[in-house]
Amino acid sequence: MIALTIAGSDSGGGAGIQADIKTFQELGVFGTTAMTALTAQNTLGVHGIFDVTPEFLKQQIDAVLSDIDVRAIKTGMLFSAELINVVAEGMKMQSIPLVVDPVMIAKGGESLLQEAAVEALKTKLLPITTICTPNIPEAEVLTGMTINNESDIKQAAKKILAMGVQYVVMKGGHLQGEFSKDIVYWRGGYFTMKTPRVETKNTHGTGCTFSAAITANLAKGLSVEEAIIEAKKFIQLAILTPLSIGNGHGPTNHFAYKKAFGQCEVTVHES
Ligand SMILES: Nc1ncnc2c1ncn2[C@@H]1O[C@H](COP(=O)(O)OP(=O)(O)O)[C@@H](O)[C@H]1O
Ligand SMILES: Cc1ncc(COP(=O)(O)O)c(N)n1
Repeated sequence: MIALTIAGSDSGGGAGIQADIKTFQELGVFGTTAMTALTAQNTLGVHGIFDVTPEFLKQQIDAVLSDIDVRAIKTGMLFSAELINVVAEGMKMQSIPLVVDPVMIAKGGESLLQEAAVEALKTKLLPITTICTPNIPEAEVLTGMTINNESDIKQAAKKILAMGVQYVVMKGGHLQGEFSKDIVYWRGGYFTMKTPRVETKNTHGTGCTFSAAITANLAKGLSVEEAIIEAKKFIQLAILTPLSIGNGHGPTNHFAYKKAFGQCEVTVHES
């Protein structure tokens, strides 16, 4: 079972490629990587970005896919339109399930995607995406809408599906309320997943970890629905038992899922 992550490096270890590989490993999946950018980053913020050339990103993707039997792919920080074009071209050549976490802004507020790259994301990558996992601010940028309530979330999801995505997971981490609720839409319906919201400042890399868990579960052969629900358990347990690292938004705990296996309930409502 092998997965590929195409994303940026987080020197602080809580998000990006590092979060992805830790998550793959915990779920028993062998991780391969294609790095889009290095970030000088810690729990307090992003201090610098050094992106790779489009040619070198292509070389990494080609090297992995020409030799290794990858069963699922995810993208994280893609940074520029040029890098997105390379990823989209590379993905067109194969039919491996693709999870796109449309990373735009780090928790500290720094931009991880150039403004000019949003159009490439929408027109080149989303049409070939199996599962897209926007948080609310990302869904607002993708759709040009303001999202305030569940009816807005549904409308935004429809717009994102119309861009060619097969499933969209609208993540509710940025909303308020007793539960952290994510809603999964596809053309035929939707289901909601609820877990108790955890009061914590340690949410660095939650989106990366969640989408990496979905990808690992797909690589293991789970159905799309099972892959997403199991990933919700993984991220809930990781948020519930944070690691005390750094002085800012600390990382989640990737070790928690295996230790507490079977101890997390996700309430699922099908529609
Ligand atoms: N405080 C929290 N308590 C429980 N779950 C959370 C919390 N914050 C985020 N999540 C969950 O973590 C996952 C990632 O969501 P989110 O934090 O919105 O993504 P991002 O890192 O892209 O901003 C989602 O499943 C969301 O519901
Ligand atoms: C390299 C990299 N990729 C992604 C994120 C987003 O993670 P978060 O939204 O939790 O800050 C990040 N901070 N750094």
